[in-house]
Amino acid sequence: MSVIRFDGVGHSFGDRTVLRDISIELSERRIGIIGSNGSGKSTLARMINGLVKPSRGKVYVDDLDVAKKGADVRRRVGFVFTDPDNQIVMPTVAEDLAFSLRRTKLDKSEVSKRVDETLSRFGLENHRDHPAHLLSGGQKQLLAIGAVLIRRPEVIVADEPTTLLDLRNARIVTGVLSSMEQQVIVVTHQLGLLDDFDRVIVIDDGVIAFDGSAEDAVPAYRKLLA
Ligand SMILES: Nc1ncnc2c1ncn2[C@@H]1O[C@H](COP(=O)(O)OP(=O)(O)OP(=O)(O)O)[C@@H](O)[C@H]1O
Repeated sequence: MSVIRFDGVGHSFGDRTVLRDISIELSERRIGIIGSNGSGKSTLARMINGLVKPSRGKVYVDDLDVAKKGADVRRRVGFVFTDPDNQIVMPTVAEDLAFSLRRTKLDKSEVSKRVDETLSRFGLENHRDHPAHLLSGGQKQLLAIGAVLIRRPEVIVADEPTTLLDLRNARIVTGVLSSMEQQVIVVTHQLGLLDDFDRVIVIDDGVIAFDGSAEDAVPAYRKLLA
């Protein structure tokens, strides 16, 4: 597993401080980040691959300083957004998956092999030439996850990946996330998703309010809200 390290990280948007002095090391396989709206979860998650640069402190992925080695870090860390429409860029499903590999030096046959594997893994084989924007919400999210996984990153960071999905599709996406070999860090409001997670962090008003097992995290979070 990769080691992700936050070292005295703080962040402000203008004069609003959203994260304060976060120092943690993340090396477990399944890590959940929960907390109230606006507590700073997405900001923290986005720092892992440099989408947000901390105002204070440093973030490292396997000792790579994210601020300095952004491209190397992004090869290791794939990011799944809440809204798959933000991630789907090509007209058809297969083209969108292949587009993810445009910056790799893989030859055409390897690209097409990986596209086929990904289509079959996510049950999208029959949608290969289907317009991507016409997929269902769940299929779009699976495509967006597929477009990240096809690059074979070591770590997947997913920011509320099931929020826009109905229960059935949310279950499918949850199943995919929990069956992945890679290290997965998920920001979520769906506490049921965390059942078999190794570690859960509760963020409250920009600080870590709890850090421990999934079993203990949910009561700690509920207590915070009481
Ligand atoms: N680009 C930005 N510019 C200004 N303020 C921002 C920006 N992004 C986030 N914020 C503010 O930072 C705070 C933390 O936001 P963040 O998205 O990290 O919270 P969150 O815990 O993920 O919330 P939610 O559960 O609602 O998604 C919020 O008050 C938000 O309005």
